[in-house]
Amino acid sequence: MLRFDHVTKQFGAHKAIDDVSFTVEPGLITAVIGPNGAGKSTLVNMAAGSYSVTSGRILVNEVELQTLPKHRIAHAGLSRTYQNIRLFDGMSVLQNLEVVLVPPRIGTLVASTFGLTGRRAEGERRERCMAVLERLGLAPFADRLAGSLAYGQQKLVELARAIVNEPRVLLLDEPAAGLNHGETERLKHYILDVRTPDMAMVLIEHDMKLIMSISDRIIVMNRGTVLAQGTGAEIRANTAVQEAYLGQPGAIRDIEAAARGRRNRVRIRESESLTWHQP
Ligand SMILES: Nc1ncnc2c1ncn2[C@@H]1O[C@H](COP(=O)(O)OP(=O)(O)OP(=O)(O)O)[C@@H](O)[C@H]1O
Repeated sequence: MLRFDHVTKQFGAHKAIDDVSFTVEPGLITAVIGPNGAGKSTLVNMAAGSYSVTSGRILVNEVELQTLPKHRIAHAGLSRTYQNIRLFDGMSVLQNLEVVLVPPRIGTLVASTFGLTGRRAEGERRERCMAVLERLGLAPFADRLAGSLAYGQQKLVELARAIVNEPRVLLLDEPAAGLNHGETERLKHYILDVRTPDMAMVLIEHDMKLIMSISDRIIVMNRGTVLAQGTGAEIRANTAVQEAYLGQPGAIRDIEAAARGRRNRVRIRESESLTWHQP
């Protein structure tokens, strides 16, 4: 479970996150949505240790993340992907997973004590990474340089790398950004496939169709605060959210209606990029 407890983040005089509290439950996909600059990535960056927390606490199963050095956060069970792909382009796809694999602590101790490091440990690591690649349909690309893959495949490698340590909390920062329809559908399939009852998943996205089709809960951020939270149906019915989206009640319903109607394809594109109304 991931918990934000009265979290505030200040950049100089600017309060990017203002006293935000919410909980992300295991087994669920929780989407965090909101206009550009609402503070979504800042939440992820604080949880992952990339940004300090000005005040408040971020906890994974009651372990306070901000008390840990950044490299220990993966050990605490949190893993993330980035808005902009951050693979090691010059390494193979397999190596991209191997370098982030956290060794089991007891296993490592026993292995080093009895001199079992080396080929066996390496073989086990490789097997574990290959199993993840197979699960995401990436096994045929294992030996290819990550930088040589198509953009959509690289996004999937990011997902593979994020789950290789079997995290308790998985933060996906705009995984569908830049993907075409077919790639987004494939991503959706894999996101649903990799979730487990023990994993709390946070999905930051602008693609409303994807959000509404896979999220169990939605948290709507606006100007550094939580504007609303609930199920998709609750969020759709929330007047404050409707007013924030495109500045008129019924806007989300309109987006969905547009998504269903072929004749409105141009409008779908505009709507799905989420033009937010800022009063
Ligand atoms: N490193 C930083 N230094 C200064 N201000 C920052 C920094 N990172 C984010 N901000 C500010 O914090 C606010 C929230 O930004 P954030 O990137 O979290 O928004 P977002 O909701 O993720 O937006 P987007 O959808 O565009 O990614 C913005 O006003 C942004 O300018």
